Amino acid sequence: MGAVALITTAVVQNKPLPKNMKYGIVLDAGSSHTSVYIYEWPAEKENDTGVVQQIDACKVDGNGISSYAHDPPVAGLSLQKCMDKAREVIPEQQQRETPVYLGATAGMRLLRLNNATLADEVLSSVGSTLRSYPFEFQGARIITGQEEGAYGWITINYLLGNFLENSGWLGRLKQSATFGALDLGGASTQITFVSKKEIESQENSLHFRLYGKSYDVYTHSYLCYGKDQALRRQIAYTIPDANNSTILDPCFNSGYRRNTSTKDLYSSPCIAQQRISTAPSNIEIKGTGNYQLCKQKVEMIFNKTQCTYSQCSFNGIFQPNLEGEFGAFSAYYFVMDFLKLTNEKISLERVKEAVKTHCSRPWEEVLKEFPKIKEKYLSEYCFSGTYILSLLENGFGFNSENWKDISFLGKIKGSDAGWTLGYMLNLTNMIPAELPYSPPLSHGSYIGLMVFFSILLVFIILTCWLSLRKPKCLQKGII
Ligand SMILES: O=c1[nH]cnc2c1ncn2[C@@H]1O[C@H](COP(=O)(O)OP(=O)(O)O)[C@@H](O)[C@H]1O
Repeated sequence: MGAVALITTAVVQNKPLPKNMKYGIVLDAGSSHTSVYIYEWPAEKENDTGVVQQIDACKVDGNGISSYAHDPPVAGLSLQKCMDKAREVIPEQQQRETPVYLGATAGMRLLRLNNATLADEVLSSVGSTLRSYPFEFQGARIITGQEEGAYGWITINYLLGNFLENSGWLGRLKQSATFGALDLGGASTQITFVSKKEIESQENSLHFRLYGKSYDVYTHSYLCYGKDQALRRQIAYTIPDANNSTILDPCFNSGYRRNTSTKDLYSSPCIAQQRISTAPSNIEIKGTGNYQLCKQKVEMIFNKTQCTYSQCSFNGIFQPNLEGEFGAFSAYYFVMDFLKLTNEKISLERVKEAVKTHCSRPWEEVLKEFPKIKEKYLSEYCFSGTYILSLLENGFGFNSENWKDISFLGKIKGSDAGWTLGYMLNLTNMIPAELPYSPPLSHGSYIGLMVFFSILLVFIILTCWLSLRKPKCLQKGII
C-alpha cells in the first residue's frame, strides 16, 4: 500500500506497475515550461535503504503544456526532443519496464478554470505523444495544489535522508526533524511543514506514516500566487493609472520597456477582479526601478484583514506558527541564485539591501552585465526578488529571527528539488509506511556471539568445577 495516506490518486489509469522497474520518468508540466526527469532505482529495491536518484533531466522548449492547445504538432515536436533523450539514456531492454507519469500543475489548473474541455484535449494530446514511446505510459493528469505541496515536502526530506534518520529507535523518541517545503512556481506557490499545533482547517491537514513514523503536516497551495501570475496582478493594478497607454512600473529597472496586450493580460482567471472595460488594448510598461514603491504595490495582493481562525497567513487562510528549518526551491532558488543570496549566513536586512540595489540599477547596465540570460528572466529579477521577500515576510510571517532557517535549494545530492520525485515514489510504492524488518545483528555477528557465549559458559563451568574440587585436594595435603 502507498504510504502517503491522504493522497488517494495512486496509479492514474489503474495499470499495474511493471515488475522489473529500474527507471522511472516524470514530466512536470508547469505553467511556463515542461521538464522531463529520469530517475534510477537503487540496487536493493526490497530494503529501500538506497536513494532513488535523478540521472537526467530535460527542459522542453516552448511555453508550457498549454501551447498544445494552440499548436499541437509544434508542441509535440519539442516534447519529442526530451523523450528521445530519455530513450537514449534508458537501456533498451529496460524501456518497456519504465513507467512514465505526467503531472500538470497550476498553469493547467488555471486553463481548466477557463476552459475544461480544452484542458482535457491538451492532456489527451500530450498522452498520444507519450504513448508513441516504448515506455509504460501511466497517465497524464492535473495534480492538486495539496499534492504539489505534499510531494515537494516528501522529495526534499527523502533526498536529505530525514525520513530514515527519524525511523531509527532514537529518531522515533526525538521530535521529528524534517524540513518544511517552500515551492514557488509560475502560477502557484506551496508551503508545507510539520506542525505540533492543531491544524484548524481540514483542507490544510495531511497525515503521513513513513518508515514507521507518523507525521502531521500542514500544507497550502496558493493559486495565482506563483511569480508570473503575481506579476500580472501587479501590472493590472496600474492599468487604471495608464497615461496614453503608458504605465510607470517601479518593479522593472529604469530604462526597461515592454509592450503588453491587455487581452492577454486579462485572459488569466487570476485577474478577474481587476479587469476594467476601458483599458487600452495595448500598454507600454516603463520601468522606474524603485524597490520601496514596488514593495508597496506587491503587498496589495496580500489581504491581511480577514481571518476566521486563531491565526492566518493571508486571504483568510489558516497557518500555524512556522516551525523548524525550511527548504525553498524552484523559482525561489532561480531568483535568489541570480541575486547571489543563497548563502544561509546572509541576514534578511542584507537580502533587502541587495534587492533594493538590483532594482535601482539602470536596465542598460544589467543587460550589459548579463548578455546571455533570457531577457524575460533578466527583466523580472527586480520584481521577483521583491515578491519573494513580500511573500515570505508579509505573507508567511518569516522575520529577521527565523530567516536563517531558510535554505535555498537547487539540487539535493544531484536531484532537482521539486514535487516530481515524491510523486513517483508514491505511485511506485517506494516509501514504505512501516520500516522494513531488518534483524538487529548480521548472520556472521550472530554466529560469533553464539561461539563467544558457548566458550564463556564452558569456562564458567570449568572454574566452578575446579573450585569445588579444591578443598578435597587441600584436605589430602593436610593428611
Ligand atoms: O532560470 C530561471 N530564472 C528565473 N526564473 C525562472 C528560471 N527558470 C524558470 N523560471 C521561472 O520559475 C517559475 C516556475 O516555473 P514552472 O513552470 O515550474 O511553474 P508552475 O509549476 O507554477 O507551473 C516560472 O515563473 C518560470 O518563469
